[in-house]
Amino acid sequence: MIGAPETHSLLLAIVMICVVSSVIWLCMATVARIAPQASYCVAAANLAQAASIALLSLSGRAPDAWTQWPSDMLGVASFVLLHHGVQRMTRGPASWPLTLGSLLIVGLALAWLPGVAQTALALLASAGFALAAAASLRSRPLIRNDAERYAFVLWAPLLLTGLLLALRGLELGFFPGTLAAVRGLQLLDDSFLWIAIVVVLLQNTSLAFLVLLRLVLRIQQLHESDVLTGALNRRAFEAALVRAHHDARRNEPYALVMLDMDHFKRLNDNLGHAAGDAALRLMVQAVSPCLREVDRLGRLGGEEFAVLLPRTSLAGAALVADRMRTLLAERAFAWKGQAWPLSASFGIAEVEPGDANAEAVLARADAGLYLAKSQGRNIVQSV
Ligand SMILES: Nc1nc2c(ncn2[C@@H]2O[C@H](COP(=O)(O)OP(=O)(O)OP(=O)(O)O)[C@@H](O)[C@H]2O)c(=O)[nH]1
Repeated sequence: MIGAPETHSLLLAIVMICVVSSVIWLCMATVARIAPQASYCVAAANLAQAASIALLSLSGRAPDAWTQWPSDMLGVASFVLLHHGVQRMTRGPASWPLTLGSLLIVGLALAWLPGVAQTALALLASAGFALAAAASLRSRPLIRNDAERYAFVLWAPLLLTGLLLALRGLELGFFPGTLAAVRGLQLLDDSFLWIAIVVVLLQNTSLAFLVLLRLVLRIQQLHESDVLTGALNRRAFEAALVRAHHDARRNEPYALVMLDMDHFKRLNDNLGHAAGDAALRLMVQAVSPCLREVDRLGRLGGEEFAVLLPRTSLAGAALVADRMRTLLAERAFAWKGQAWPLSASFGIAEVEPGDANAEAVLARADAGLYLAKSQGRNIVQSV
């Protein structure tokens, strides 16, 4: 009961946790400038939650119009803000229609279920589930490749939050005995408040984890990529190659493509170094659409690049390389109004049973590239 001292303490604890969390997220946004837009959203979500709970605690002492309804609306607003925050964190496009649509659909679905109360609180609880579930699913794409195993740690708390809220909504809907209490103070029983504390803490820790993960992935990306072109740098490419060679022993073959821009020195000498840099960037852009998610493009140095194609044969590598060659040759490049034709030569190789290490495969692809250069350039060759 609201009158019980423990209930008051629990309510106060939830409000305090929300307010402190909000201040921390605001500091993240303003002082540390970490994911500012997302952090502002989560700060606002916490404030809305604090205000919602604070208003709910005034139930019975003021008219419903001043407490229950604003409280419900602030609760819904906090979930919308939370969902939007996760969207910003995962750099997904802000999809208000999706957010509001999920609110509406679940609310209506709940209203249609037999015996389910059409109360704002049931809507709030189910909307919370829809939004928390949607937020948890949206956060998954952030975790890719090596980080895949951490995905569960991230989205499970959000999903749990949603499930707890959904249970609350269903309980209210399917057990009409509790409905009399929906708009009354009995709603605030201590077990519900303890769950609310856990939920608020889970929400904030999982979102903090999401931000941390985003930072780590960004640092990792900076550490592994070539500043000019965005391809993998030599160290990261070689590491991926060593892993692929290791996997080849488990019957997972791979192929390599080496590519080198033709007459690049001439381009540099005629149009300048900045034009050369732009041409390198354009080459990476031009060939990237040929690659799958699992393929790795790396810059070995200068104008020389290599592509690692897991689970690919020599014939497959020849197809990919020829497509890259065609796409690059078709791309128009101009610098300060002067057009300049771009092309590249390609060497390909696949791993063979006798290859002691990845360098042996790389050396064969390099020999193919040398052959392509000596045979007139703008072609694909293997040895
Ligand atoms: N703009 C620019 N030029 C670079 C970069 N790294 C290397 N180079 C230049 O790339 C050129 C490489 O020239 P070469 O190795 O002679 O090759 P090429 O002129 O492309 O001749 P082929 O490969 O035989 O067709 C040199 O002029 C380097 O200065 C870079 O990051 N940016």
